[in-house]
Amino acid sequence: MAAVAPTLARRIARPGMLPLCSRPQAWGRAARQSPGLPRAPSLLLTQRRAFSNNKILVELDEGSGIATMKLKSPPVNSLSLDFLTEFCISLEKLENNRGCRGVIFTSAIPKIFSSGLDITEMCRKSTEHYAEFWRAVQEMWLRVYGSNMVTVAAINGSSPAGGCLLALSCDYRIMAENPKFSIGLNEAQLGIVAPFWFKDTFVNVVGHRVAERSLQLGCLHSAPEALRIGLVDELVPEEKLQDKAAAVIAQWLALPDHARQLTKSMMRKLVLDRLVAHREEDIQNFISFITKESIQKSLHMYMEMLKKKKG
Ligand SMILES: CC/C=C\C/C=C\C/C=C\CCC/C=C/C(=O)SCCNC(=O)CCNC(=O)[C@H](O)C(C)(C)COP(=O)(O)OP(=O)(O)OC[C@H]1O[C@@H](n2cnc3c(N)ncnc32)[C@H](O)[C@@H]1OP(=O)(O)O
Repeated sequence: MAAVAPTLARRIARPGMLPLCSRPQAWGRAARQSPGLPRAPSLLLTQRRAFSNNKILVELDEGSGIATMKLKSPPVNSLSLDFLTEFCISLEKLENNRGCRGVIFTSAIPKIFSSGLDITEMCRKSTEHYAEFWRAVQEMWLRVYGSNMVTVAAINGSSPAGGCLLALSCDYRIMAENPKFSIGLNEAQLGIVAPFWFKDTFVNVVGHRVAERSLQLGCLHSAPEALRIGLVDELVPEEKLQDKAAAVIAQWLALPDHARQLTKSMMRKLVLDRLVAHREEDIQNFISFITKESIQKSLHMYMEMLKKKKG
């Protein structure tokens, strides 16, 4: 994997090299068994394939066609450039594997799903770095939101900002029912602004009014509140999270792939197309925004606040 990563990193860094249309066609992902038919238990027990890179552990159950992508980038699963690159490589592998029909995203770090974009990637870096970083953030969203597979976020910890975006981009969200865990697009609290495609994804999940209020206030919602506003679909005890996620995917996979995939594509196309059409402009917007001295000061103060809270 280490040898592959730099090449793919370069590909991801160039626009249009990994176009969404390079994925198998919606109807091309082979259903490995007829919907609803019971599977032989021996198959369920035996066919597991694991691959991993530094920050993402992937396990594919070839019997059920369900993969689990475990985020493992201590201390807080922040979405750094390296992390995003590895994430996209792993997801691309699964997307290109016709035997994989569903993915669960979860965390291997206790109490944290993902702390969002790595703030240090947005502080005092070169324009070239900002462009590469932002393209990787876009790529993650395009790939998850546009995935042909059934995607479920098993949110086993707090999930602010970019972490929330990852969960919002899935087909279904299940959160551990721990009132200490929070989730939301809290960018406003950092003095920054969630870009239009973060906002659009949020609106598509919770509706305009809830999204507007939550975004303006930079809310981090507790798990019960997230359920109430529709930001997550259900809460379960943490120990049941993975089983529940697999059960949900199995239920979604019981439908014919092509019908589900075309419906998903129809629901998401406008929002996806908007970023694809304005990708370079969006990168330039990000650069002009993030290089403002006032924004750099806000981010610096926020990082200091995190450190003080710790001390
Ligand atoms: C007109 C304009 C229009 C459009 C604008 C154009 C473009 C848009 C521009 C910008 C958009 C940017 C979008 C940004 C999205 C984001 O995701 S920003 C990140 C937001 N994340 C957060 O706010 C989370 C911050 N972290 C926490 O709240 C906590 O750390 C935690 C709840 C996740 C975990 O708490 P603890 O377990 O108590 O751990 P610590 O707080 O002690 O943290 C450990 C360690 O990790 C460092 N850290 C935490 N989060 C991050 C992070 N996101 N990035 C980098 N580093 C992080 C923290 O500082 C600690 O470090 P050390 O002190 O140990 O060195």
